Amino acid sequence: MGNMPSQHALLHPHLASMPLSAALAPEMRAALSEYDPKAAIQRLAECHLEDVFSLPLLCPNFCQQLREEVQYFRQRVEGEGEISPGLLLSSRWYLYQINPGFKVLFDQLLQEVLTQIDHALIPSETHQIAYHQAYCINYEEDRDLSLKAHTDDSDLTVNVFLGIPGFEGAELLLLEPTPEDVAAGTPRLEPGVYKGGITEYHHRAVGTAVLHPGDRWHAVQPLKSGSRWNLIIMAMRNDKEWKRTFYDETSVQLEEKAKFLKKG
Ligand SMILES: O=C(O)CCC(=O)C(=O)O
Ligand SMILES: [Fe+2]
Repeated sequence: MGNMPSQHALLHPHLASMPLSAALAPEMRAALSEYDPKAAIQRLAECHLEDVFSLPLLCPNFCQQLREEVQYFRQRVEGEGEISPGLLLSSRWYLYQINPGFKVLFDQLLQEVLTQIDHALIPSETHQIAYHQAYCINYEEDRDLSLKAHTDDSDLTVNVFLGIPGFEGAELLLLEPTPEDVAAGTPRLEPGVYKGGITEYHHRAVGTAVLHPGDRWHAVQPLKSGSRWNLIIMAMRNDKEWKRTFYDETSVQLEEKAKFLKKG
């Protein structure tokens, strides 16, 4: 939120200013430098459902430092008794409150990399991804352990595993509810109640991203042990019909959105 301090000691002060190519997974860097990056991205991607893919996106070293930066921030704000607005929903930590420099790096990621991935994997989509928000989400003992079925306030969600390998449970469930399952709103996943499809995705390789449309129903199973951290990038398409607003948007971000709308 606007009243959160943005200037404070950082654990990895140079992380946000590293060149984008150094933050990318080596496999993604190689794919982008091929003669036909689109074909290379398609080869790299694994398809889980018709509109859900995974592929190596960020390098493990960058992911580890990003996670450490957020853990460091969490320790500080919790020590001071500040509560993130995201805690109302779950343990979410908005990256640009921690270091505005991440906005520059992730804008570049969106423009130079995610746009190409989007074109390669979702070729039927004509509206460019143009604008985003990013946070880290954590599941840990004595904190949030799961996430009930929901859709995201995004057009395209990019969900990157930041660690820590070895956790158990907290599988991402990609859902294909029947019309009956959603007749009363949020699908209930209890056996015997839910009739639709469930595809289980296990976050295993640090830096690997799952991409899904925001309106794909999904949920997270209860964590059994360990700690799981993910980076969530919620991207919007420039289709002049912005769905809902991200709830921690600042006036600066809203002005930026207005600029895109005028351009488009
Ligand atoms: O933790 C995950 O894998 C999914 C998180 C999620 O769905 C969300 O933050 O909206
Ligand atoms: Fe989600």
